[in-house]
Amino acid sequence: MTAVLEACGVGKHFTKDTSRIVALDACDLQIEEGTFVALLGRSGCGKSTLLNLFAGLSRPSRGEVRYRGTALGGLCPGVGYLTQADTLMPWRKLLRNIELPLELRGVDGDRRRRQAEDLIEMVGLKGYESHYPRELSGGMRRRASLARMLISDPELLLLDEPFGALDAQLRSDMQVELLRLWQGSGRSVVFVTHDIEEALVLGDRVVVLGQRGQVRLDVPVPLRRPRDLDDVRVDATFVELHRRLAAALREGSHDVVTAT
Ligand SMILES: Nc1ncnc2c1ncn2[C@@H]1O[C@H](COP(=O)(O)OP(=O)(O)OP(=O)(O)O)[C@@H](O)[C@H]1O
Repeated sequence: MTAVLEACGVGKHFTKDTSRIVALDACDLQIEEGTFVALLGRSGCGKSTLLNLFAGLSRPSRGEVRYRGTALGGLCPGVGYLTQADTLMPWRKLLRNIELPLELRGVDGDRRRRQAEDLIEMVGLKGYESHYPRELSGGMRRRASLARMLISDPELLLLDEPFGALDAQLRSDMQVELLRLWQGSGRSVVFVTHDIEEALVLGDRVVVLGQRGQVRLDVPVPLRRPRDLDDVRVDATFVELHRRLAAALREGSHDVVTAT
């Protein structure tokens, strides 16, 4: 299978005052075209740093990120990136925030409004079109950001804990919607989560990163779709994978982190 994105021996360090922080060290990871890869890892292990590199928002200090086999020199083409930070424009109402990417491309008003309204409905925000971001809850803003990202119809989705702030029911609804958008679309998804069950419900593959982005475990998820959490929770394969992923996460937290 063709890799749409690859981290090849990627290192990334930051300088803060006089210290050097190593966020990633010799990270190797391939994202195959059309697959849904769930990325798990303890806080601070470098997941967001890796997504920033995949998106082309920052450059590796060592190694390279490849897009379709070629070193990425700028922004990654066709990418939709949902960062952890809230990037909605505070002065634009919800509908106008979601329309923005199409407005920037010069899409006519009626067409972009129709698409924005469909996505607003999809993320469960119908009725809030004229609210400003400050008038929405954290979870609603997150869903609005997801809708704004999807309106560009990206071929590659980088999602950094997109559903972390949602209640259990909404989270499950959004997971179903995301899978509906993804399945059969040919899109590739890299989905960062702290939740093992979420990773197993969504992923074709689950990757556990240890400290500094070292891959600790990389396993395919051979569970048939659709996967209803209540049903798969008792599946022996799910239970065994859950156990292995939890162990890899625990192991990852024991890695020694030292600045070099
Ligand atoms: N711009 C920066 N300047 C300095 N250090 C940074 C910067 N960005 C990230 N780091 C450091 O790099 C390491 C990895 O951070 P990163 O945000 O990638 O972790 P993460 O796995 O996404 O964490 P979380 O799950 O908590 O979001 C951390 O030690 C963090 O403090």
